Amino acid sequence: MSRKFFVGGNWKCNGTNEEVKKIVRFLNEAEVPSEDVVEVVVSPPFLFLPLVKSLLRPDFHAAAQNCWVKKGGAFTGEISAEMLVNLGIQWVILGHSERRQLLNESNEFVGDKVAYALSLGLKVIACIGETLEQRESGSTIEVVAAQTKAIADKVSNWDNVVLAYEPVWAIGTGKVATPAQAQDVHYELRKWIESNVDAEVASKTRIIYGGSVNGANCKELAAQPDIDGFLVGGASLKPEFVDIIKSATVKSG
Ligand SMILES: O=C(CO)COP(=O)(O)O
Repeated sequence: MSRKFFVGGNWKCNGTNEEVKKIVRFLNEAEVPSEDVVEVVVSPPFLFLPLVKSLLRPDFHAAAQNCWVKKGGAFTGEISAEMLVNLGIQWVILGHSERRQLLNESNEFVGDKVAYALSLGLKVIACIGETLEQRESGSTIEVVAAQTKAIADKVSNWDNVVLAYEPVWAIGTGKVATPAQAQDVHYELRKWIESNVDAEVASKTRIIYGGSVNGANCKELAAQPDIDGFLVGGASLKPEFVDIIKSATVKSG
């Protein structure tokens, strides 16, 4: 079962109007493998979504970085999944570790968000990953399995889910997981999905890696059999993001 390579750019809480236009410009000018080979999704802050969507080349897509857990209404400061659908935004990142850690989003809350967004037809990049302390205590697989279970408990159709494994200790630290470390966790996650969801979902679901991915380390990571792409933070704001997109050819030959 071949899984289409996926490269997401998570711009996090960065950018001005001018900077956003500059990023879109280099993306639009980039020569990259076709949509049949790689799916590219960039995720600006909410405020810039309409601008990015209107300027971005048609073969790349825009994602929100979050959305509310259920139907919109009296939830000050939130953005609903309905609004994303209304604006034609097809993708949303949910459960990013920065939100889990800084805003106390629990596994269950993330599972509810994923299920609600999917129910409206959105595609979801669902993030999971262990802290350094959890890795050092040997509980990495247990932690990511529990995070995945909270999603699996609420979701029956995985077609529109991309699972992003992002070890917290590798995010924004410049300390990338080694290809073997990342491959090990991706392999275990696929095995978990096979045992707890089903074999077809396990073989079809893309599991992407995030955490200090850059133009220099992407190829070696992309060569791992269970790494189906990347979720890129810092480097997605820079022209080297294009090199990361091109690493899709490591898989397609
Ligand atoms: O959190 C990330 C993507 O969602 C990764 O961030 P960095 O690539 O900056 O480490």
